[in-house]
Amino acid sequence: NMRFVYPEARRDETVVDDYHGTKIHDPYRWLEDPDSNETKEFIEAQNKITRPYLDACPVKADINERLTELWNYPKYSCPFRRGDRYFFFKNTGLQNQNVLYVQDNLEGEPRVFLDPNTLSEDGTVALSGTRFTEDGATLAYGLSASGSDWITIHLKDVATGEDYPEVLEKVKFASMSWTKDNKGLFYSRYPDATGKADGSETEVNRDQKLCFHRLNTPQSEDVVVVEFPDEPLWRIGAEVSDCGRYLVVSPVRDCRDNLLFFAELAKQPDITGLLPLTQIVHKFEADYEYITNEGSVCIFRTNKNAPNYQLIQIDLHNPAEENWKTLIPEHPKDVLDWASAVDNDKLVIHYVRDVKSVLQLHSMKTGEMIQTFDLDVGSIVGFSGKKEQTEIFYHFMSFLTPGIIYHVDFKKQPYKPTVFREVKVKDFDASQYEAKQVFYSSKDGTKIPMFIVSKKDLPRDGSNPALLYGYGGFNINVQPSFSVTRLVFMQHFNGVVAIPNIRGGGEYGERWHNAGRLLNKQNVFDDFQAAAQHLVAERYTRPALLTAQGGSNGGLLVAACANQRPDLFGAAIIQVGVLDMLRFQKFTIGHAWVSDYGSSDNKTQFEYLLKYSPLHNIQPPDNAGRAQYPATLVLSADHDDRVVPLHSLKYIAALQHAVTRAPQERPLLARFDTKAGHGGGKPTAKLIEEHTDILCFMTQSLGLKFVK
Ligand SMILES: O=C(NCC(=O)N1CCC[C@H]1C(=O)O)OCc1ccccc1
Repeated sequence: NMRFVYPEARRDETVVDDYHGTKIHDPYRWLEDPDSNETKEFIEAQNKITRPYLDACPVKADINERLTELWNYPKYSCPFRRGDRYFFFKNTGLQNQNVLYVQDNLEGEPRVFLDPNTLSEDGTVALSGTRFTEDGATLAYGLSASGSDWITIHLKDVATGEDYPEVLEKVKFASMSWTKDNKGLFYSRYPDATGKADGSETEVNRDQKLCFHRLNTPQSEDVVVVEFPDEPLWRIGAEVSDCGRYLVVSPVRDCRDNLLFFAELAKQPDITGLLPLTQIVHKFEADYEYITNEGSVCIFRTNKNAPNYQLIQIDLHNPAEENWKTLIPEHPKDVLDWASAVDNDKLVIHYVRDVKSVLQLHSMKTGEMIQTFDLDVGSIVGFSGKKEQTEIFYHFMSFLTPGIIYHVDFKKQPYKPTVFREVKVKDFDASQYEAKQVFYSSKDGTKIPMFIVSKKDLPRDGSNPALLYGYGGFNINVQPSFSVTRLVFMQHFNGVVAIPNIRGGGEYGERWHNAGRLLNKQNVFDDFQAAAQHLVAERYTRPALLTAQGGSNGGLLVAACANQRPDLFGAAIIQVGVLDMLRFQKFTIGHAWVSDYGSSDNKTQFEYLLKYSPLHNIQPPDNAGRAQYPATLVLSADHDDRVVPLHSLKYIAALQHAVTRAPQERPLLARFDTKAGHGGGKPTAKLIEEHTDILCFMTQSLGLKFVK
């Protein structure tokens, strides 16, 4: 007997695609049109059954109150020096958007410099990207509305706070970089669109160009300086070198590997057209990231011949690969995650060692390590410093540490970090909790690290609810971080939070990423399922109390695992998931994801994708032993132009259809937000609403008890 009467979604059986000879039906193709009345009615019908279910949660007010109380702590970024001023971001606690402050020195009285909260009533306009000129006199800043990837670039006179008249439009995935004379800005933009381009459209992003903007002129006078007209899907990254003489251009076609070109700006006093480029990397086979340069010798971070990444030197006057030199060779185990020049002749290097942060100081000249900056177990989540500056700040966080900002002044020997700012969360006593790292075996025997965080001394009798969070792709590292929502789950539900560092991520370098992508993608799902089995075997929890949670590529992970092993999970939270693996490349920036997923345009990859695509592998529970689905909550929003909401719409329609007349007791619901997107820039009010709903869904569907 079904407790839910799900909305009937029309099935158009006439839509059949032929993939290399295989016919695939796509009955909910009509849900790919975000503007049709039928789609809007479908969304309304879904929210109409989801909202009452969530609001019926008897402890919704308690959850919302506790989330709000715990969330309400001051959050700061590292201070960063631009020109002769310091800037930092601060949120007093519940402000929808962080505020940019300025001060004349570190002890000076901070003043509000840019408050995005004044730009919209509901906090849905967010700051997205800031770049100060070398002299700190001008700020280029991006604004994004309703969570879209589209930004408009604005230019502000720092001394007066006044904006220049021009606004740069049609910008997305833009690198912004000023010339050292503080007069010109390189930025990447897309051509003027025919239809709407507010983030609710699904059109493919193509034909990005690198443009040059002269301050205080209209955008119409901007000049295209780099384009690859034969490669419409490439995105063009660009960075003016620290010395100002070079523009380093790095085109990328998907989500890994880039080419390298450079232009000599000194020879282009007046930029009026395409820049003459010298190509130094000719093949897409590795990542190359500009760090700094000394004269014509540039330092790059690369995984070329170094899956754990290394620093190399390329002399732009002699750029052939046989002349490249290794400055810091790859470490056999630790991943070189980022590097930053400081104090003219030093490099700060961040390593990831068994998913934990290591911070070191190296000589820029020899690469030799000078010293380590001691850290607790946790993550560096922020950093500020520049080559010509003599100080750095870095921001440390962990599961039980909300935030500590350290300062190192290189004018004093020995170089010793001091605590610049430590953040406390009201009535949060870290000593009541424990965070540990375990290693468990996946299906193929691979050892997978997993963080497990909970109250101390919880019974190990399978009686605790658990939250299993994963991502598993795109070379992304899931390092420890502080989360109020997880704290509420641990404190008031005796919840166990488990975060496995499954393959596809970058925690162990490119090998780990490669082991979880393309035709190895099933390893990611196996790792996640093995994590669930480990939690059950070690009696942290039991399947009926286990929630799987993931977003975007992590939403794919959860949906694929719910299809493959519905018996392992009591609930599944699928946020802005990639769920139609045969069509993802057809919308906005989806084509960039082929480096992890492959594409249904390729026969071998199509056959592999078809095996795990969430939309194409839904099987109803039956009375012959196939378990019912976990209670499922799918979440998306109308301005998600990273992972367009059609993935979630088609998936929930197919899932609800599949269980008609099947023994599915647990709810299969969807929550579609408005004036919201993929997640970036989401206002605090919407975040707290969403997290309240997620915890309510878990409480309702798993029958959890809220303990005060
Ligand atoms: O598409 C991605 N990244 C991958 C991404 O967002 N993915 C990959 C899969 C779904 C989704 C996610 O997991 O968030 O980034 C586009 C981009 C942003 C900035 C600069 C250049 C290009």
